[in-house]
Amino acid sequence: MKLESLIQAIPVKQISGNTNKEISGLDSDSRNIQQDFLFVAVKGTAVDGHQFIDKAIESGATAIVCEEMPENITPTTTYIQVSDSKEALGLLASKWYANPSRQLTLVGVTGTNGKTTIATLLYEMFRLFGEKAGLLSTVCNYIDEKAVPATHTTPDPITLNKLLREMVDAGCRYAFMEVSSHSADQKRIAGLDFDGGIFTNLTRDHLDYHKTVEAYLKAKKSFFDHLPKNAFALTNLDDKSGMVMLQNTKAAKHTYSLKTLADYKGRIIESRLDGTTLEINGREVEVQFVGKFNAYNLLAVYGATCLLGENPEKALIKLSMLIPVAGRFQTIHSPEKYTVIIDYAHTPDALANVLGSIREVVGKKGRIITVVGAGGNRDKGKRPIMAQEAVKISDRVILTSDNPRFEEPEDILSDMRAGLSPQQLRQVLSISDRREAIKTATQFAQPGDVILIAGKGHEDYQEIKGVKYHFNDKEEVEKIFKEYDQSEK
Ligand SMILES: CC(=O)N[C@H]1[C@@H](OP(=O)(O)OP(=O)(O)OC[C@H]2O[C@@H](n3ccc(=O)[nH]c3=O)[C@H](O)[C@@H]2O)O[C@H](CO)[C@@H](O)[C@@H]1O[C@H](C)C(=O)N[C@@H](C)C(=O)N[C@H](CCC(=O)O)C(=O)O
Ligand SMILES: Nc1ncnc2c1ncn2[C@@H]1O[C@H](COP(=O)(O)OP(=O)(O)OP(=O)(O)O)[C@@H](O)[C@H]1O
Ligand SMILES: N[C@H](CCC[C@H](N)C(=O)O)C(=O)O
Ligand SMILES: [Mg+2]
Repeated sequence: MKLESLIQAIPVKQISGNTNKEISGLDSDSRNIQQDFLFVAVKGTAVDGHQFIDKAIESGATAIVCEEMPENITPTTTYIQVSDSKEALGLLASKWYANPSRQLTLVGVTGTNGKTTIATLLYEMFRLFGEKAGLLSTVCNYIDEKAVPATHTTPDPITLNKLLREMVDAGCRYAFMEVSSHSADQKRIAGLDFDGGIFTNLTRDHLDYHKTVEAYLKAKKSFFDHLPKNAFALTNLDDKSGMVMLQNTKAAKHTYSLKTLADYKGRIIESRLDGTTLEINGREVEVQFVGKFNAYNLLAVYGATCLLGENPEKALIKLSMLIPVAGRFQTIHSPEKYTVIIDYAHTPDALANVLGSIREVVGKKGRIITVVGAGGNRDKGKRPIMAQEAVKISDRVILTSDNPRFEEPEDILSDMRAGLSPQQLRQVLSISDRREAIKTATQFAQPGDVILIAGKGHEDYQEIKGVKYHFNDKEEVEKIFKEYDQSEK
């Protein structure tokens, strides 16, 4: 593509050099630059990309987009100065891939918890309607049926637009994506043409990155602030940040709630370990999901499906056909008649919700044994609160390792234990080896009990000192059940 055509997508402050040249690709990482590439210098969280301008030119870059003009200018290179190169990167990536988001009905989901669940269920829902769709999520990306491994919840703008382009080329009409707070803050979504936005909830998370809850809220809100007039903005009326999100949006405002009058009003009629009977806008529906938080997720899915023009009656029928997403309240029944639930709850709020939902169903008939840890090199403040939430509702808690990353597992465990009183500590075991911790929980369990294994959900690795070792909670449980089966024979 011609450079002069490419940069029509961005607000330019100043240009030095010739724009009548052919560009063969673009990247914001100097290590990926090839001959005739455009390099976008971005100020990151660890380093300033402006440092790598010379390196990019050495690797073949013939054009540079930057916020500050370098002191030494190479005569054959074109420099384009902008006020915000993160935003420019998003806009350029969209233009490079011929604005695929404009050819798709694109819906973004943001909030602390529930993004993967809602985005995945919307993808499944529209496939049940016979549509071709794409999905960008924490667990996996999909181009129609083709799985593309995910590295981020929301990919960088180049990967993102490339995937959207592949969706268009594969004949997809719809795309559903998670919008993480990091991606909104880093403007990875700049330039995307959204047709709808969904807000789930806001509780503490990622404070290691955003520093304050206000900054975290602002990042999420910026997604709605940028939605166009013809899009819908669907929010959770029962979350205290629900209406704040929509304060400055131009999009059409819609609401869902389990508590008050809303466009999509739900009520839980009965909760069981194998599903829930729900009432939505006066109609009853059986769903294969457990817990109040999933009732919220399903209301959002139903609401968005209707807002995208599908028939409400048919949407309700399809809602009852949907099944849980990998590692999100996934239940496995043991040969010894207890239940194991694998869930990705890795925040205090998610843990409280999951445990609350389990207690609602189990009552006093069974005990709850919780296996949980907290990730290393991430928000430390959540550790003691997570331990507290686990102990509050469980009968027994086994604290264990999650992804320790570069921290010592024992240090993380002691941060968690610091949230507990001496009396609470009596119902808690600390077993840093996650495999051992899971095994111990199964040894405690009696018929009717529920074991919750929280924090890693679908993850198939444990990250220790920079190395990802294969590890999957569900596989570990299945191995134990198999051993039990064999010892019975
Ligand atoms: C903290 C964070 O979010 N970092 C993201 C960010 O990188 P950064 O700002 O740290 O980049 P940097 O290392 O400071 O470098 C600045 C610039 O210099 C460039 N550079 C750097 C080195 C070099 O030799 N040459 C060069 O050109 C880099 O390519 C970059 O453009 O921008 C990169 C490109 O988009 C992301 O890949 C990277 O994600 C890192 C790997 C990450 O782990 N992010 C996590 C925290 C994240 O984004 N998580 C959310 C989900 C959270 C959730 O809700 O659960 C997600 O959306 O996945
Ligand atoms: N609507 C909800 N409200 C509160 N908790 C929820 C909700 N939906 C899911 N959860 C809990 O949060 C966990 C993560 O759910 P999910 O993966 O859908 O969220 P996410 O927003 O994509 O998370 P991440 O930011 O880590 O990608 C689930 O395993 C469950 O415990
Ligand atoms: N996207 C989340 C995932 C955390 C999952 C947990 N298993 C951990 O490793 O901390 C984060 O980056 O905080
Ligand atoms: Mg997610």
